[in-house]
Amino acid sequence: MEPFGARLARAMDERGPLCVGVDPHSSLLKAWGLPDDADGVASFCQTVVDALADRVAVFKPQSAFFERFGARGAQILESTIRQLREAGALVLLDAKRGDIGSTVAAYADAYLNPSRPMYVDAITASPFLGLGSLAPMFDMAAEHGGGVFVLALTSNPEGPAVQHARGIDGRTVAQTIIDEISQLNKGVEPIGSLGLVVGATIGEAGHDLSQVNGPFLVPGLGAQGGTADDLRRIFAGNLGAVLPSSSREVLGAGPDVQSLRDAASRTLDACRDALGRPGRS
Ligand SMILES: O=c1ccn([C@@H]2O[C@H](COP(=O)(O)O)[C@@H](O)[C@H]2O)c(=O)[nH]1
Repeated sequence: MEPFGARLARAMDERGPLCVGVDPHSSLLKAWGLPDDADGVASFCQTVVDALADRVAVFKPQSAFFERFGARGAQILESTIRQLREAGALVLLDAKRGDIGSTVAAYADAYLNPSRPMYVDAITASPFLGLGSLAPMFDMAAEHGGGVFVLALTSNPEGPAVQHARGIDGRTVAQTIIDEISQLNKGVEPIGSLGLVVGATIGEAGHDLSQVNGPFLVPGLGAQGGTADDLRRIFAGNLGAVLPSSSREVLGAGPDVQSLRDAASRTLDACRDALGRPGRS
């Protein structure tokens, strides 16, 4: 399969630079008039698919909200992933997997092997057992055209205590991860398939993102306080590689299909403006 980086670049050209999170929070289920159970999650996801699957570039189901309902949740996640992909969207599963290498190999097989039921285009991964432990994911992604987004500077306020800590060479933990991913993406065109998660809420983090040559997944917009202006400021010089992600801000407009479409369009327009990527006329 064509590498994920190339597929993502095309999807963002064709549908615009936006990832919509599929996060069936219990509060959203309630607001949508749905029960806080597996049937509610199934109905929620079907509405997201019906409203947005044919127009948004990337969807990011949050695994936690499906895991709450055990086997039924897994079934709903599987079916949602399939429907989103059939509608031409890319699916990035937010599961933040990470472990010792031999276990990471099983996660890679579960999510990045096209013959598995939970196959997705890309996953999020945690590097905090050492970036090298994620090598089986990177290998599987390279073999099957998948993507891996590695946590670097997360959007939550607790992140900096770990990510800004400095090692013996003086670099922060985050900068070490950024530099290692930059090495792995070096020379790949149009863009590498190994991405980084960098929140829109990180403020002035003082990290060098200039050599990454891979996509940035940017959560934290809207509900967590990040703005389109933050995108412009944090990613100056790398705007073409930015994939902003929004969950509650878009989903809060549901369950009306047209309202969901309008909310996604508004968010996309703000991202296009901030990133200097006008839409096709
Ligand atoms: O640093 C991170 C990494 C992942 N997330 C996830 O993104 C969404 C954000 O949801 P919003 O409703 O748009 O705030 C959620 O699934 C998080 O688990 C993140 O927020 N920050």
